[in-house]
Amino acid sequence: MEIIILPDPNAVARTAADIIQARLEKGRTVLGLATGSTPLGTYEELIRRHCDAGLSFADAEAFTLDEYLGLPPDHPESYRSVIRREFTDNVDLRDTAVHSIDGQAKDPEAEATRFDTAIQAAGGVDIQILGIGTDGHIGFNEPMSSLASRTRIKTLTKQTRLDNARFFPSLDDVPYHVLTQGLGTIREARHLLLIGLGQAKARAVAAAAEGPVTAACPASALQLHPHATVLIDTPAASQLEQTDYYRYAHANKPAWQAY
Ligand SMILES: N[C@@H]1[C@@H](O)[C@H](O)[C@@H](COP(=O)(O)O)O[C@@H]1O
Repeated sequence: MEIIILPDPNAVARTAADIIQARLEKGRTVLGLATGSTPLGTYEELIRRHCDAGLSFADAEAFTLDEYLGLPPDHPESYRSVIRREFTDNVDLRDTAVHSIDGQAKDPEAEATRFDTAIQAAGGVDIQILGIGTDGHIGFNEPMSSLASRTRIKTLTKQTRLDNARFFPSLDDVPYHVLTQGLGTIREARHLLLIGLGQAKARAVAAAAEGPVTAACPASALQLHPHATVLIDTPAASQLEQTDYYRYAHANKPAWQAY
């Protein structure tokens, strides 16, 4: 796991965009896209590079991480809508190449299996962007999610419903259930790029990076991945113990070594 501490969210967004741009420039790329406020700066930076510098997503495909169960696909807070509004509609990524989970599928379990199969049929995810919940969740894999889990139905914790209530008219409108890529599914992506911003994420970031590998902190599953990059700002790094080493390793990163 490479942990990169940057001074502010803009620097994090630029570095994340550099990593994604470098992958896009290699050819066909399958992106894994997270929702939430954390990746928005990265998406804005990618949109800017598309508009100002011609960065193209024409050869890319994308898979979202998760979806609220029961929300109609065109609901403004469905992750299908959010990812299109915040990112993919603003670049040259074909709409048919943006794959979302159907939160209103008649058979949600079959929908979960369909989604895992579609990821595999696309050749797997090249770069999976991840945020992190205050309880250490990634996607909607709440604490005690199996580290081997596949895409499936989960029940949100009270804390996650409270955290996400800001996107809905009231807490009562936040669904209790979701469909989320599992930790096993996420770990099949070839490169995991976890972004953490702000003091509120410091405890979860420290548990994920320096705590034990445990279902109690789903993001600690990144420790099992051969290619995981953690991009954080200074407040999100404030509870890490090994910051001197992370800064030193980053400052002395060999020029030939890609992210
Ligand atoms: N399912 C999403 C996660 O993918 C996201 O990482 C998390 C953190 O959100 P934010 O980035 O807004 O803090 O929120 C939601 O629960």
